[in-house]
Amino acid sequence: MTARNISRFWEWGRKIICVGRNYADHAKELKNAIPTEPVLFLKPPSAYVREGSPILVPLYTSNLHHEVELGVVIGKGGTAIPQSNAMEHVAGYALCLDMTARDIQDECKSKGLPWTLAKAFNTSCPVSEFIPRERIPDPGNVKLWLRVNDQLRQSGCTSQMIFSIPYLISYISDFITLEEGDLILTGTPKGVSAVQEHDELQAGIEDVVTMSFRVDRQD
Ligand SMILES: O=C(O)/C=C/C(=O)CC(=O)C(=O)O
Ligand SMILES: [Mg+2]
Repeated sequence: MTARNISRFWEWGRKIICVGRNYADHAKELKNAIPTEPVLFLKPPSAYVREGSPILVPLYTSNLHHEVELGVVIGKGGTAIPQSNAMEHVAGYALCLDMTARDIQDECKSKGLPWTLAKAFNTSCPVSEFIPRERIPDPGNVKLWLRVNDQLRQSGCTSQMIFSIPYLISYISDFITLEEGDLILTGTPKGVSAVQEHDELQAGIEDVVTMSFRVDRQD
């Protein structure tokens, strides 16, 4: 058996843990209260999609949104990880999109139902190449951007996050054991908006990585 390589973490079949409402400007644009503790939800590993393959619009949505986010790749698992050691558990990072069927999410919210179909469908988690931790010495201060058909829609900085990466790792690991190869999506800044079939999405972490995805309708 060949050894698994963390730089292909998306092939490992591990959890994707997402943090919501972690930027005040995004919480406000969706008319949500500023959270006092992290809001968590999950995506399955089948949500991953890589450059070269399209983001597929599920047949049941007419309002698919992009959310650009910094992803944290876990290199060492743990439970109840103290904040002071949290960064020792990070192998690296990835630029990620948390694709969201906003109309379905709104419907689920109004009925008090979980967001699974809004957030966890196939291709709902486009990811960049793996970024080793040394390439981002201060993950609490990186600039993220996203363009649709060359128009800037999102531009933010991880310094605006309400809950820091060490806090999130510690908080999550109190409830959900973190494993090597897990990915944490740390939330999106403001500017989320709808995408359509044939749109071209480009996103980046300033001075570190860029990625592009085409949007297609599901057959
Ligand atoms: O509560 C809502 O209306 C929407 C929440 C989200 O989609 C949260 C995120 O995924 C995020 O903030 O990144
Ligand atoms: Mg999100």
